[in-house]
Amino acid sequence: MQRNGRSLLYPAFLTLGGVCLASIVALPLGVKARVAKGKVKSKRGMDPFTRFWMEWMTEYRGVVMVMVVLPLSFAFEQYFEVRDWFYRTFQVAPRLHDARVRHVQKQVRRWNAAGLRGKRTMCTARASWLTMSTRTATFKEDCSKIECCLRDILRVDVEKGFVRTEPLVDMRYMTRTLVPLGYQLAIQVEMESLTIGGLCMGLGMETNSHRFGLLQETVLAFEIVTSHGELLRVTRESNPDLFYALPWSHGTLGFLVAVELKIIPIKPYVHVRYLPCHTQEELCSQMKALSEAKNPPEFLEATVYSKETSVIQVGEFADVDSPEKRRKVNGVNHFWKPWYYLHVEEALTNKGPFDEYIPVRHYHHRFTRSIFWELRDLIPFGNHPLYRCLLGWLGAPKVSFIKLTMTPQIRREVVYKHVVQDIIIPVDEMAHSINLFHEWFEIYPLLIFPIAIFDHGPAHEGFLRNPTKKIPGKNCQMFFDLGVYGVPDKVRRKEAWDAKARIRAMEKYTRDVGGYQCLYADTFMDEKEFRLMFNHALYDKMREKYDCEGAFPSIYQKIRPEAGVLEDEGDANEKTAV
Ligand SMILES: NC(=O)C1=CN([C@@H]2O[C@H](COP(=O)(O)OP(=O)(O)OC[C@H]3O[C@@H](n4cnc5c(N)ncnc54)[C@H](OP(=O)(O)O)[C@@H]3O)[C@@H](O)[C@H]2O)C=CC1
Ligand SMILES: C=C(/C=C/[C@@H](C)[C@H]1CC[C@H]2C3=CC=C4C[C@@H](O)CC[C@]4(C)[C@H]3CC[C@]12C)C(C)C
Repeated sequence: MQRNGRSLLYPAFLTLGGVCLASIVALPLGVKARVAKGKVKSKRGMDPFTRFWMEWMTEYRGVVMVMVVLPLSFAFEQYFEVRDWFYRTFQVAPRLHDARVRHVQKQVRRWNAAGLRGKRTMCTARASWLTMSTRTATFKEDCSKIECCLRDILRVDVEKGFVRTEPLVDMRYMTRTLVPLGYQLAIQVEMESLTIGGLCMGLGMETNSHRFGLLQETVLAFEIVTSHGELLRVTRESNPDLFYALPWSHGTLGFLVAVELKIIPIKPYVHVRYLPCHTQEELCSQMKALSEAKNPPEFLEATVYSKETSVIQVGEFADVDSPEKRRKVNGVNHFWKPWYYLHVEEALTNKGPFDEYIPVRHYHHRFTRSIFWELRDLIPFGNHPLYRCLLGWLGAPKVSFIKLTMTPQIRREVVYKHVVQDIIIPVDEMAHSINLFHEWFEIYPLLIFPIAIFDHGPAHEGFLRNPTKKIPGKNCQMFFDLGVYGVPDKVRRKEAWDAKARIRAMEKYTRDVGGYQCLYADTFMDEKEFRLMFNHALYDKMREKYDCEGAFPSIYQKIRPEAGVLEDEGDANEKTAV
């Protein structure tokens, strides 16, 4: 395994792994000893052992991150590298697929036979901590959990330009399989742990969405198991109503067991040009012009470093066929390299605009090592050259393990002292929204990339409404994703900051401009507001037609504010003190 030059460091890993494992075992023993000595008193319900452990995990988050989360993430990734290689090389999955689907059908039929319709709804058995949502999915506790153990690629058809895949395949497995063949998903999403099922049943977007739209536009067929256990193949032609209702439905119309997605040919590198902008006007006019152009670039995004300054990144597929180009090759994901968003920021210094050739798989997963810019708060020394050289080879902590080791207090801090949100709004709102985000959050960088929202005609208007201001000569309107991740400056300065008021203001603004909140994030909307933001007409029709009421929760029931966490800050603080 030669990935990012890690192979040489395996002996070092084994030593460090041993030390970490010993610590993981020793720490709880230490806690036990403390409890035995009577140093930790029991308070309201939580036993002293758990309480101390929770407090420790909260207090020493950085240590937990490096000693526990990192080794676990590394081990997990190595296991799946081997497992996926085996299944890919020996073509095991296609032979197992039908049996896996029958297993899903059998569970659903058993649920029907047990008379649970209307009494206990169904959801996937995927544990909440494994998912890429910031939520804790407490609704799952009251559901019958259906195991959908389908995690392989079934067929890559380069002639017809599609891949047929099971839903638990993640983006890492996808690029591992397709890139060596000279292909990628038309919308190849960045984060390695995102799954095809989550992206198809939720939303998927990337820095070429100004060309292809959201991932849902690149789906050729869904294969789903209905609430009665029936297997359906759903295409634009065979069943357009259900086809257009499935994206964003979050598994509330059926279980996805396979999907066919469009793939596109690629070149080995992405030639990226970094264009610094020193005014907002520069950024907004260039992003609009580039994204709406007749021949737009392959990839387009911007990283905003302050109210006025940003760097636009324009990418095109390329070959590296000259010494001059070879000198400009940059494998941005090598563990010794600085975090990508800091590298991009260099365009704002004296260095000025620059360009380079990034190997295509490095480009696709360019934000993995720093989890966009979230890692600066989780491992503040993570970009230090010494850390990168000594421990960088362990890779990034996986969001799943960050969630697994999150105590209730940290979860509340993530909601009330931290922001993770993405909204999709019309491109003309770019300057206004940056100013509003500055007023509400004051968190930088911000992430921006354009997204074409397509018109599917009045009969097939899905969860996103058909656009009203189409680009002349095109069947779409240009929107953009605005992402904000991190700790607001006011919180850093220890000033009062009202999370709920700010997020609710953001949600209202998004509704008012005809935009959408990304539903992986926490929302404070009530059901009425949610139904105003998203078009439920086709979805409601399909819920009725496929007998989903009483069989699956509604989307809102899955994404609504969690009881016990997303309530008033006063209550939350009260709870924190318990
Ligand atoms: N660039 C991007 O596009 C990004 C997207 N995201 C978000 O992350 C989410 C994906 O995260 P991920 O952890 O992969 O997915 P999740 O496991 O969080 O799944 C998301 C939703 O899809 C449903 N779902 C998943 N698989 C199936 C299936 N086989 N059958 C029926 N329903 C299914 C889940 O249902 P259930 O609740 O029953 O488990 C859940 O409601 C996306 O929805 C997207 O919004 C996040 C970051 C970046
Ligand atoms: C939508 C995009 C990217 C989003 C990511 C930056 C976020 C998606 C899921 C987020 C997280 C989930 C859970 C977490 C646990 C917390 O304890 C800390 C925060 C976090 C790691 C959080 C961080 C941001 C995400 C990874 C782009 C591609 C449009």
